[in-house]
Amino acid sequence: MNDAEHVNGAGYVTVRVPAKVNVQLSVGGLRPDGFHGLANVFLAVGLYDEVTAFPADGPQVTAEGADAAQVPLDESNLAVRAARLLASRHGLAPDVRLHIAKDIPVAGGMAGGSADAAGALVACDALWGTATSRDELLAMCAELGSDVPFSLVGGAALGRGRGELLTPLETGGAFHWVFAVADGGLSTPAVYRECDRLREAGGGGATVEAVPEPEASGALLEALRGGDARALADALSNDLQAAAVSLRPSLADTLKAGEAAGALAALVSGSGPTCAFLTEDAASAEAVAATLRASGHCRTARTATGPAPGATVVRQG
Ligand SMILES: C[C@](O)(CO)[C@H](O)COP(=O)(O)OP(=O)(O)OC[C@H]1O[C@@H](n2ccc(N)nc2=O)[C@H](O)[C@@H]1O
Ligand SMILES: Nc1ncnc2c1ncn2[C@@H]1O[C@H](COP(=O)(O)OP(=O)(O)OP(=O)(O)O)[C@@H](O)[C@H]1O
Repeated sequence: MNDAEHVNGAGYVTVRVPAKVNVQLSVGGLRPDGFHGLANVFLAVGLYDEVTAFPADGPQVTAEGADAAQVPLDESNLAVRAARLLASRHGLAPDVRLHIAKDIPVAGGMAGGSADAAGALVACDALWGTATSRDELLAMCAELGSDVPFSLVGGAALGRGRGELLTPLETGGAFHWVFAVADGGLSTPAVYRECDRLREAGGGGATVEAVPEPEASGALLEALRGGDARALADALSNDLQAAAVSLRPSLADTLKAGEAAGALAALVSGSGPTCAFLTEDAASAEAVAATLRASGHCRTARTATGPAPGATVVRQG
């Protein structure tokens, strides 16, 4: 890093980035590029990772938090890949140490790695004083992964294409959630493959390439707009749920346990194995979480509300 960059940039920058739950995840056909077309309705929820960028010879990465041991600290870390991508776009060396305070379950279907990638882009952009436009940041996010653009913008959004083409959605209030965190993760590509396998096995000769183009549900968008938890509960759907349960059959019991504990509805979060429970209000969320923790059906249960803001600088100095 040269002196001019030190003058323009900051000493350190911390960015807070939310997890997500997919309130609708409709999976279309397998595309020639290996991705599936989606109608993916994202809701950001208030479980956060914090990514801090410090000036250093780099890139380097460190992690803290209960799940830190599962975070890769090499070039495969999505935050490192994000820092390298931003640096190369601006012709800079990727001189940064990234510290990830991890609170989003790893490989849990809540876009934790994607959150760290979006956080690293925003933190490095501020640290290096590179003033990248929002559109350029979004394009870099899409290069890094299908969920990364949503981690940048937060709130609620419909993701088309492979999930990276976002349209922001209006929400009429806060929704109260419980997340049952499982022991061990599930691999996202393996869950998509299982979804295709189940479709080919049960589809009467249908091929996974010929699945109709998925559409966002009008009832679901209306429930989000109205802030109506009961209507949202009736409209929740996840086409990857059967595949996640097929790979991890115990999830069926976790989903039932949360419903029996008083949740309005239960579904697998994205590719799982985290299970998400929508509740009527904050008190009901705490009660469902306590019952789930005591049930032995999950490693822990967390409460959070959504929508939550996207990647945001929370400290710098
Ligand atoms: C399950 C979700 O989390 C729902 O939001 C996302 O679709 C996954 O997004 P992600 O983790 O950012 O996934 P990526 O890193 O883009 O892709 C990982 C792998 O998941 C599969 N994949 C992902 C997105 C998509 N629309 N179709 C896919 O089939 C592909 O095998 C791909 O190689
Ligand atoms: N910064 C990171 N944090 C966590 N995992 C990371 C990170 N960078 C790379 N990975 C790798 O990505 C894998 C998936 O982790 P991640 O927590 O993003 O899963 P996920 O929440 O299921 O993702 P999604 O919901 O976007 O499909 C991990 O097993 C890990 O090997």
